[in-house]
Formats: sequence, C-alpha cells, structure tokens
Amino acid sequence: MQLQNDLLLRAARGEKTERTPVWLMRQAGRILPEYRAVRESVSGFIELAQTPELAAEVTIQPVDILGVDAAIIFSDILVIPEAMGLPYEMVEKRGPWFPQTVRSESDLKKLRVADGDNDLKYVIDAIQITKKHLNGRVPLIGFAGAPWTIFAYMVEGSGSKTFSKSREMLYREPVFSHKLLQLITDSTINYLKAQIRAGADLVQIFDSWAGILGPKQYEEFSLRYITQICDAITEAPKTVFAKGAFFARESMSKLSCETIGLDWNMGIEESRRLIGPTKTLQGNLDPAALYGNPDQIRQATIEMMEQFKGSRHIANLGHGVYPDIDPEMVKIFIQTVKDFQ
Ligand SMILES: Cc1c2[nH]c(c1CCC(=O)O)Cc1[nH]c(c(CCC(=O)O)c1C)Cc1[nH]c(c(CCC(=O)O)c1C)Cc1[nH]c(c(C)c1CCC(=O)O)C2
Repeated sequence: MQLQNDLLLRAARGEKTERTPVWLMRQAGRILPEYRAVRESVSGFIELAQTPELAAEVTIQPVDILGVDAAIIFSDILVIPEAMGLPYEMVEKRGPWFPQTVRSESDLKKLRVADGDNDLKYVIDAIQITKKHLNGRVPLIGFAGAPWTIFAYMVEGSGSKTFSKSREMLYREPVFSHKLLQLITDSTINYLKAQIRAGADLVQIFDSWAGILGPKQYEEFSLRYITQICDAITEAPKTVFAKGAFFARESMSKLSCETIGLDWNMGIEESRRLIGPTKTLQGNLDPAALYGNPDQIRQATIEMMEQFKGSRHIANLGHGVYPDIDPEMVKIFIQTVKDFQ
C-alpha cells in the first residue's frame, strides 16, 4: 500500500522533505481522554494490549486527534519477557511487576527464545488491523526494548531508581548476564522481524535505562547487543533511542541504524558533531516544556527546530510525553513543527 504521508520514512533515510516530520514517544495512551475511555472498557492495560481491535483503535487515536506524522503500535516493551516465559503485571499507579525474576542459571533454564509470530500473535494481529485501518495515511512504527533495559526489568522484577540488583549482576555474574542478554537479543530480532512482516514501516529500540551504566559497561552489555539487532534487521529503517547515553553518542554513530534519538539533556549541535552527518537525529524537546503556556511552547519548539535546521531530523520530545500533559499543548508543539520553515 502506497503511503500518503511518508515524511517519517524519507527523513529516516536522509532524503529531502518538504517539512520535518513529527510524532511523540508514548503518544498512544497516557494523555488522551479518548484513550482512557477505551481503557476503562477493559480490566486494564494488559487486556487492552492483548485485544488487537482495541490496540489498533488507541494506536490510531493520536493520528486523528493530534495530527502526528506516524502511529506507534500500542503495546509495551515488557511483552518480550512474557513471551520468553516470564509474565508481568501492570500494577495501577505503580507500573510493571514480575512475580518471578531471573537471577540464576536455573531461572535461565525456564526461559525460551520468543519466536515473534506465535508468542506475540496479539501484537502481530494488532499491527495488521492497524495497517488496514490507517489505510496508508501515515507510517506505523513497531518497537522493542533494548536487551539491557529488558534485562534490567527481568532481574529486578519491577522498576527501580537505581536498578542495583541488575547492575550487581553485571559485576558478579558477567557470564550469566551475557547468556540472558543473548536470549533477549535473539527474541527481539525474531519479534522485530515479525512486526515488519506484519506491516511495521520502521522500528524503534528503546534503551530507557542506558544512562545508569558507565561508558565501558554500556559498550559491553548494551551496545554489543543493539549492534546485533541493527545488523540483523535489514527489512526496515531502525531508530535507536538510548536515554541518558550521552557518553555513547560517538560509538552509536557506528550502528547500522538510520536514526538516533536524543534526550533533552543532549546538546543538538554537539550531538551532530559527535554522531556525524550520516544519521537522522530524532528529538528532543524537554517533555516538561509542554507544561508551559502556548507562547513558551512555540518559542521552545522554534529554538529546537533552529538548532536542527539544515540537517536530517525527525521532531519529537526528548522522552515519552508525561501523562498529565494537556493534549491541547501537544497540538501546539505539533503545529509549530509543521509551520516551521
Ligand atoms: C520503560 C518502558 C516501558 N514501556 C515502554 C518503555 C520505553 C519508553 C520509556 O522509556 O518511556 C514503551 C512503551 N509503553 C507503551 C508504549 C505504546 C506506544 C506509545 O505510546 O509510544 C510504548 C512505546 C504503552 C504503555 N505502557 C504502560 C502504559 C500505561 C498503562 C495504563 O494504561 O495503565 C502504557 C499506555 C505501562 C508501563 N510500561 C513501562 C512502565 C515503566 C509503565 C508504567 C508507567 C508508565 O505509564 O509509563 C515500561
């Protein structure tokens, strides 16, 4: 199916575009009252994510309501541990929780490599339904967590400020750590390939906990596996977003991906210098800037756009949109990007 708006894909490949494409990380769910209405019709996040028709509906809401240039499939990075044999729960107001964790060789033996098509059939179905309903209006983004970020949740069993149990593992059990990271990587490659076969036009890897590792450990326990994923996925453009990994920007320029996501702590001009001209950069307005008034939002967005100007860029926030942001303020951000010359 020919896309009517393929700005995102052309910008990712480094082709010239009439204007800069814009979307928001975590645009599906979180901020829209229309999302909450659908969410209340089911038992919770997991049921919603596992009901393909509903997942497709909330995936498309931001395209209709906010006017973004891409949809991102409604799911979560934690579907991978579940498909490997480690189920999770989403605890209201607290976030993800794993009844069991993975901390020993015997825990490891209970896990399997996820195959994507069967183990995550509900996501694959949701992608196919979304593509049908989108009818070529905008590209659909598929995604997965980076192996290190998934490892951190599987070892820790929940979110954490320090992820000290996961980081302890890297120091005390490096061999075990590499085995688990490889299992996650193999599962992620299968999963991303299945998403692309089902219709995902571009895939993004979220390394949300990149910033808690030092530079040397980041190379060994994260970038090594992201490299494997980028090398294995040749069917669609790839974006790597490593939150807090300012120290790895130069290394990341060597990844075989088209786009690198910047968080809002990363200077735009400095990032371009470190990463070079051959990658598209995505980002990176401070998500808290959307708490400002309309004039402040316009000004902050224009300042950001001016710093990216003339180089390969996909506009976004520097992390996911915060849940209590007013959708009207998101629309101002989007419109300002669209009007920018
Ligand atoms: C670390 C991480 C997670 N999930 C994700 C990340 C990486 C991005 C980031 O750093 O923000 C990624 C994610 N999670 C979700 C999406 C859907 C698509 C999108 O809107 O971008 C995506 C891309 C839905 C979701 N994932 C979750 C919700 C809220 C569930 C609900 O409706 O109650 C949604 C819509 C739950 C979730 N899932 C996770 C946490 C910590 C939580 C609880 C807090 C929160 O809301 O962020 C893990």
